[in-house]
Amino acid sequence: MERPFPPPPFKGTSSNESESNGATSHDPADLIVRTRDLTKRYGNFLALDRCNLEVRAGEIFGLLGPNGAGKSTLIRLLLGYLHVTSGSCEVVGKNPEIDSVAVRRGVAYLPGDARLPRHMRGDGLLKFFAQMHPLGDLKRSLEVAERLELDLSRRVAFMSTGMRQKLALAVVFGPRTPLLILDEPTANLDPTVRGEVLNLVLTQRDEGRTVMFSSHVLSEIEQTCDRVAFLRRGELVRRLTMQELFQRHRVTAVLNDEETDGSDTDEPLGKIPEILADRIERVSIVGRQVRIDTAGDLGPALSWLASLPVHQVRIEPLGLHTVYQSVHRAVPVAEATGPYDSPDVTSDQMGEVS
Ligand SMILES: Nc1ncnc2c1ncn2[C@@H]1O[C@H](COP(=O)(O)OP(=O)(O)OP(=O)(O)O)[C@@H](O)[C@H]1O
Repeated sequence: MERPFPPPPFKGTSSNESESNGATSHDPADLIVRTRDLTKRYGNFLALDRCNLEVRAGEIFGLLGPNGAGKSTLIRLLLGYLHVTSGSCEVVGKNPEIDSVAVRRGVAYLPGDARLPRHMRGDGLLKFFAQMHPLGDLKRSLEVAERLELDLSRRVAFMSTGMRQKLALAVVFGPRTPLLILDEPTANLDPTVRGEVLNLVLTQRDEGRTVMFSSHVLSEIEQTCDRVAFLRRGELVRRLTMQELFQRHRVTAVLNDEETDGSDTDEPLGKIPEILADRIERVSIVGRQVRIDTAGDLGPALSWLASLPVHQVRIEPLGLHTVYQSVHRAVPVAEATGPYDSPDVTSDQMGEVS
């Protein structure tokens, strides 16, 4: 049974955030989540510090950050499970401090540590939750359980951790709420099921719903999200659209022997045409290898390379991993290293917002 629940318009002042760097500057009516200087202290401990965040209706929004960064705190504030220390937030058009029931009616929430009644069997539990939620839809929950290949005849107490996660997901994907907030939805799942859950997330967007989710698996965020925000020690330190991310590439070219003298240099901008200077963020030449980091259109860099005696070319996306590492360690992207090659671009070139 389908009962439409359109996202109510957000009634507030227009955003003063800039359009660039993943920040939004959309019609406030499009916003399904908005926080203004949202702050949470646990005693003297500052867990969330003046967080300004906007999530647009219909997007998949990723929340990233190392352990203890404040992701769950932010999510719990949005749902009214925690009291705000200062600042404010509005979710599906309601203030969770004032009307948390209305917020939870419009949001399907998967907690990071979903605890389910141990004595219940899977099928009974889905029925129970479908009856509890005003937008509950048992058929949808059963479909999700089937898709995730979950045996619903077992009691929760006898389910594995991954099976319980599947059951919690079947509960959450049931009601057709305008907003889904998922705290690490793929935790404890095997790779096949993870893929299935990501497909489910994408399907929600196709149905016009908004999904906000946290994850430590960067490839999942890359595959699904439209925008991401990075939290570090309670601070929202960066926002990025996936479009911005996917426009960043590293081009590595190996030149023919006779064109290089074997010396290493790191001052290539003088050697490349003026027109490329604003598109190429960094070039380094080591021996016969030229490495170029670009943002935006690859054409000019490739045209320039085509004028050189190139022997081999490799093009790779710079990827979320590099940005994440720079945020995590609070170092410029140039110094972030990891399993991928580290780029030489600086953090302000990657969309710093604060
Ligand atoms: N009830 C609490 N009382 C005191 N400190 C808390 C409480 N809940 C969370 N914290 C602290 O607040 C900080 C943020 O915690 P939070 O759970 O929001 O982080 P997180 O980003 O969700 O982490 P993880 O990725 O590990 O789930 C942590 O330092 C945590 O220890």
